[in-house]
Amino acid sequence: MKKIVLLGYMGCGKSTIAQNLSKITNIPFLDLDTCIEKRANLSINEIFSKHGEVYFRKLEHEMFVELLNSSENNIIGLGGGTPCYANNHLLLQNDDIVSIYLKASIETLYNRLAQNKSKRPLIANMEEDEMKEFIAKHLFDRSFYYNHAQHKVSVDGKSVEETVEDILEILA
Ligand SMILES: Nc1ncnc2c1ncn2[C@@H]1O[C@H](COP(=O)(O)OP(=O)(O)O)[C@@H](O)[C@H]1O
Ligand SMILES: O=C(O)C1=C[C@@H](OP(=O)(O)O)[C@@H](O)[C@H](O)C1
Ligand SMILES: [Mg+2]
Repeated sequence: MKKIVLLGYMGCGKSTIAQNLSKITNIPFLDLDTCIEKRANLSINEIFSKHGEVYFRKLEHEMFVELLNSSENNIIGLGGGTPCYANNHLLLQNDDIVSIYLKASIETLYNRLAQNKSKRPLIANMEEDEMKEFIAKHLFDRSFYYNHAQHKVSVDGKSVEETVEDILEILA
């Protein structure tokens, strides 16, 4: 069985969907951010504030490679920036994984992130109107990397269950 890798912008639902997909398939789930936090013994916010983003991206790359190289079967929820640094996007095309881009519109992302930004250092201190513009530009810049995924699932207007169903169809 291949590892299943979920990617996409902050708030698209990688962590939520990975967890729910794991319950249905009984395939264990790993969240890359949680693995990094455990390894560093610091929260994502603390890693950014104490060591900076460049250091975080180094840990993120190392952890991503380590998870891909492990022999265990699992569902891996990436961080929103994972595919966009250290040539991680090229790893999304490996034959021994299934990579899925959870594609969300600016509107969906904004609505979710506006209520949920404190643990996301890139947007934690932004005012709401600044955040909408930031998401629009950032998503545009990052789409090139996200589009290296082998599959794409649109999540707009879908419940968690409906998105999980779409992923199960890809895996069937
Ligand atoms: N249909 C949905 N699918 C996924 N997440 C949803 C949905 N509706 C609301 N949410 C909420 O949006 C947020 C998505 O955050 P999260 O799963 O952490 O995304 P990511 O890991 O991609 O940043 C969660 O708070 C989740 O409860
Ligand atoms: O988009 C990004 O660069 C980031 C996304 C976050 O993960 P989520 O996408 O799960 O919020 C986390 O890795 C870190 O805050 C940086
Ligand atoms: Mg997440």
